[in-house]
Amino acid sequence: MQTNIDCLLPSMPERLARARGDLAMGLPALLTHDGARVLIVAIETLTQTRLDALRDMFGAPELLLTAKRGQAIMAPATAALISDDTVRVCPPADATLEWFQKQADTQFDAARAPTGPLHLVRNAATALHEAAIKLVKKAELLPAVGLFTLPADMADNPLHLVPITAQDALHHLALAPVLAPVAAARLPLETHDVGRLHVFRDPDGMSEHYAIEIGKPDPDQPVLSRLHSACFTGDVLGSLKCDCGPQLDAALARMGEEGAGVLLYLNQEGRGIGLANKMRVYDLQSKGLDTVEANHRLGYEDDERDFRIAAVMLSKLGFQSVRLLTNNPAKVQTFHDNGITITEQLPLRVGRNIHNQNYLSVKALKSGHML
Ligand SMILES: Nc1nc2c(ncn2[C@@H]2O[C@H](COP(=O)(O)OP(=O)(O)OP(=O)(O)O)[C@@H](O)[C@H]2O)c(=O)[nH]1
Ligand SMILES: [Zn+2]
Repeated sequence: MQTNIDCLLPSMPERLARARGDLAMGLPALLTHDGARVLIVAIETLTQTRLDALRDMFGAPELLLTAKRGQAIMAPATAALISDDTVRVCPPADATLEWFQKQADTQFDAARAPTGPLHLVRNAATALHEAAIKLVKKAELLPAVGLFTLPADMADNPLHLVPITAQDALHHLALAPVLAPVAAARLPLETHDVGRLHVFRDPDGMSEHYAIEIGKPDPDQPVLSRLHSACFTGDVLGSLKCDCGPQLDAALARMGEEGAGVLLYLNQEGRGIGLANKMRVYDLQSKGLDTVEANHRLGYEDDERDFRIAAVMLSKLGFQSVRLLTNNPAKVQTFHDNGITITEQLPLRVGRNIHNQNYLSVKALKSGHML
């Protein structure tokens, strides 16, 4: 019997998913670019023992940060030298794990002692550095990477890792999300007793997103729709720091009143940075930064979500046209760019209170939300 071993080897999306899992566990991933091979580790999950072992085997690492994080922690003269999205820092020869953590983790910012200027690697960042940072961001870790270059004469692949070509990684990470329907069942809700919850899963096994049909919406008519991003604090706990809970309730209530609708629930907690990072930026906000500044201080963009996920789920359910409940112009634009017609944008202004009024004003001012 002839077996085709190729189909058992991981595809590029599967390699990327494995690498994200390994980085989250504190293990290295192997990237290649233009003949160079590097091992990358996430600073958040690195241990001193592994740092020492990696340094013994491969020499001193570079520290990669995003430009946003670099701008936040460097002296103005050094920060002015940043021209790429990714900053390459040359750590002191005896840098401990704590030194790396202090550059990466905002919890040390308040107590940051002036450590003198950081030494930047002047060579421009390449696809290798960009892919490394994108992978730790995808894993919702602190966006900081330790990078060890494998000597050119080193025997092949000492850690037996499946290599990932940086250009391929960047290409695949930018592709439209792939989602497959997994299961669906009737779900009567308080707002309407005819409901159906559909679970979609990325074939790389890393994420699931949900669509909730209310009533029996007609796919030939524009469907009342809400694209909602997960907010554990607002949706579940009733947090007053944002407007998510009241928006979710109001959207479902309106769909119930009209007798039909589709709620798209995207597991992109904290505008795509994950709950742990959201708590990091909440901590920064309690010290005076606004919601956008806090994301930047951590090293993330203000919004890391991919709204194409919602367009994919809608299309798979057979809907091409929506009346969208949102104040966010980026959601409207993404639907428009991905083949979903918006016949109406319906503002969803609920849940303003003394704790979130600043947050809502900043979203209007800096992210273009309708007030
Ligand atoms: N990073 C970060 N995320 C936050 C903060 N406050 C709330 N969030 C997240 O922001 C997202 C809000 O999602 P939505 O309600 O879908 O979106 P929106 O962009 O405000 O748009 P509309 O509500 O449709 O107008 C959720 O993922 C929350 O977890 C914050 O201060 N920082
Ligand atoms: Zn929220």
